[in-house]
Amino acid sequence: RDDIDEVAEPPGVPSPPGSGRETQQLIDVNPPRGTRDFPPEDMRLRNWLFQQFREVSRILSFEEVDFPVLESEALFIRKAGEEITQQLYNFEDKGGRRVVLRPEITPSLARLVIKQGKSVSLPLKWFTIGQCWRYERMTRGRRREHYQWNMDIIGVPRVRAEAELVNAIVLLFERLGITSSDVGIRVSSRKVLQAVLQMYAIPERLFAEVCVIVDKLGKITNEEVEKELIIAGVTSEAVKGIVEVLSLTSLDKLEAVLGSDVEAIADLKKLFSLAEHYGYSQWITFDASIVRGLAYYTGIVFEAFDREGKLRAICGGGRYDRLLSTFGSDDIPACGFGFGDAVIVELLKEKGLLPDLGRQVDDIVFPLDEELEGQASMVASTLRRKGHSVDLVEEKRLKWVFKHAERVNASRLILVGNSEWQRGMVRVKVLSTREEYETKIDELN
Ligand SMILES: CC(=O)Nc1cnc2ccccc2c1
Repeated sequence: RDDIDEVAEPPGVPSPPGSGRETQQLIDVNPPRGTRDFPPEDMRLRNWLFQQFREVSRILSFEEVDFPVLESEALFIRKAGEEITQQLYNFEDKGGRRVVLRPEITPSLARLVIKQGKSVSLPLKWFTIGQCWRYERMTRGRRREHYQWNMDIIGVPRVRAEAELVNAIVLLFERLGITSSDVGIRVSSRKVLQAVLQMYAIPERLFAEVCVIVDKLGKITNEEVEKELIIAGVTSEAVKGIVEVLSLTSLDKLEAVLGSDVEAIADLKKLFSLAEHYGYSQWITFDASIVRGLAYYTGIVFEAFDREGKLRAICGGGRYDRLLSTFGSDDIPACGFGFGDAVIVELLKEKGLLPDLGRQVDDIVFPLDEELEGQASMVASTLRRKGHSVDLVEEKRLKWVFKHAERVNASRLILVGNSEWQRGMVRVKVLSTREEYETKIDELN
């Protein structure tokens, strides 16, 4: 079996309870394959990154939404051969329902838009940060979960929506200290491929499947892509036409091949002109080979990449004007992107841009004698009611407490001692200035 997951080791045979010989074998302390724990240091980095996502969402005036990680499997059954639908983390629940751990966010968002239907006025600008799952054969050792920041604009048919989304992505990079010489955003439109398929009279119904195959360009060999296209029913002359057009990186050359009345060209020209006004032209570049790997995109698509070419796409998205109608709703134009939590961290590491996030505690309260534990509790509680983060420490030597104070970046050390207490006082050490003084408890703030 190529999935070592399925053949787990038999657990150690525990001694019978009450035998006094219980020698519980240590449980496996690792999280399930392909998943991660977030100990404090990693959690601080994750919270910092997600706070940046939230800040940019606020600045673009998007509203936060959320959905269950568990979804009906039906939401993700698509026939275009996408990797994401072939790796569904799916199962049958105890009620016999076919469910999945969601592999992406967009279908849930579409479902909620339809559910809210008439009760929300368009346009909607929604964002969420959510965990997504895939069931990968572990032979590839890739992760089975990641967190994605999603931004979607619902109900805006014009290219303004894509321009707003690119603005969000550029703002995020700028906030992290990443420049347009580190990262670029490749932009194209699936209407290019649509036009080429029409030129060769390839049936519309093959469009999504062809996009998913063409997205593999650069990941598998051209021969392999061409073979998959032929198998999908694309004629060999159409394959040649596709490969030729998708290698174009100038809008003018594209116009020369497709003619000037193609929607794709008008859309892209509009986007590049808006980019000038947003001031982010230097971030975006036309690249006809960009199609993205999700079946439901219908128009402009984009993905951010590191210009050194070391990493996978940092984020990606596009227009998906037909997704809601495939769920039986009226057609509602939509576009959005997903921004994963993994590649961006690799990029920040590469660029030396990871923030140094230490702990931060306001006050350490330490009773110098153990019979002062009650008094120390009162001091800590008083300070906490004032909103101070207080670390109440006891049973330690003073030397350890000083080192601990440094480790947690405490601002002050509050020592509760007998003699001071007799006079209703505590001793305060300000760690930054080494200043030391006594103060009345109720004057502590
Ligand atoms: C680099 C990485 O962790 N990628 C990743 C990890 N887990 C996923 C889970 C679902 C869909 C896409 C996923 C993508």
